Amino acid sequence: MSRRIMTTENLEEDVRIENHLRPQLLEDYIGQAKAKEMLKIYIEAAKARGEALDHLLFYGPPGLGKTTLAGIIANEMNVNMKITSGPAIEKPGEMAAILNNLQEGDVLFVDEIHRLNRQVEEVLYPAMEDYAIDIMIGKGASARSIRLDLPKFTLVGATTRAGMLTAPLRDRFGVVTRMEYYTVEELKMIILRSAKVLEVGIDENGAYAMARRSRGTPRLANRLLKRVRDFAQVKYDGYITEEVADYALDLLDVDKEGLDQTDRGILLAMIGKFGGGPVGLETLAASIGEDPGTIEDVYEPYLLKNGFIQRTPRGRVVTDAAYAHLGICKENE
Ligand SMILES: Nc1ncnc2c1ncn2[C@@H]1O[C@H](COP(=O)(O)OP(=O)(O)OP(=O)(O)O)[C@@H](O)[C@H]1O
Ligand SMILES: [Mg+2]
Repeated sequence: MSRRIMTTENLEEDVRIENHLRPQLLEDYIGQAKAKEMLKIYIEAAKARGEALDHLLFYGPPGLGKTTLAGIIANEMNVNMKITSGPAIEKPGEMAAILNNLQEGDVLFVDEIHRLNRQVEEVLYPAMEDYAIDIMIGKGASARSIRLDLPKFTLVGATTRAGMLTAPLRDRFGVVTRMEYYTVEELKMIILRSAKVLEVGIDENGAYAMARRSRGTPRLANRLLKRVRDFAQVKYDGYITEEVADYALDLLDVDKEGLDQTDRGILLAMIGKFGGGPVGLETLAASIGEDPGTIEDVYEPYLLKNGFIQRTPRGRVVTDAAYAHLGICKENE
């Protein structure tokens, strides 16, 4: 049980089950009310005009349902979805080939789009704007570029770091949508829905107990459900109640606020080694042997959102709420 369970990373175990749990229709997609409302209108309008949907960018922390939403869009538009990712495409020619193979109206989903390299990204500019790519033929003095028309398609980009997108790329998206963390109520609905799909018995309180500890993230909610299901099967009669959920999650070291050992380790280091802060990201990372980028992308957003840490110009500080949650008395300055 050494592997971290509260990571929003897509673990191998998720991949198998996630496809199975993904809602297929916009109306089955829970939460993200604003994004859903907008998309519904755009989809209807594009369908009525018989056109491809405008290019869309989803940004926000991992596991909030970007890939799922892209799939739903393709499904609602009755088109196919091709999936690729920023780091997977190394050469402009590879991107050109992918684009060239699309059918009219298709959705091209590019995950981690901020990680496309510059030359590959440049292929996207005319593709997104004019549905065309420019291809160089020949070498040296006789080289010339020819323009190749593409079918009208929809690029759906996903990124955890909208700030790392270049302006020319960002500007070519017609719609930019921020994915929000889910409320406990929404997560509860997601858990109940997933339990139904997986044919796991569960009551409302059991779902609520897990929802509270899911860090606003459906991926984690589904993962906790799977883990708790195992406990329920082995230790109880397979049915998930609040008692079963609490018992399992305590054993898994996921606390009532959804924090796990690593999160608590970060807070404890900030308190124990830096007097609660302010402490710089690099210094903090070095002190607990973590990568600064990982802290910033993976751990910090949830700690910030829940008000356990704050960012100040001089660095991160631990809040009173964190002291209270950890049951530590704050020393007077
Ligand atoms: N709104 C939702 N309703 C129901 N289930 C959801 C919803 N959003 C996400 N899920 C479930 O959560 C899991 C993770 O979603 P998804 O893979 O789409 O996240 P993501 O934002 O693309 O994450 P990443 O950034 O890591 O790729 C999936 O199993 C999906 O079924
Ligand atoms: Mg994804």
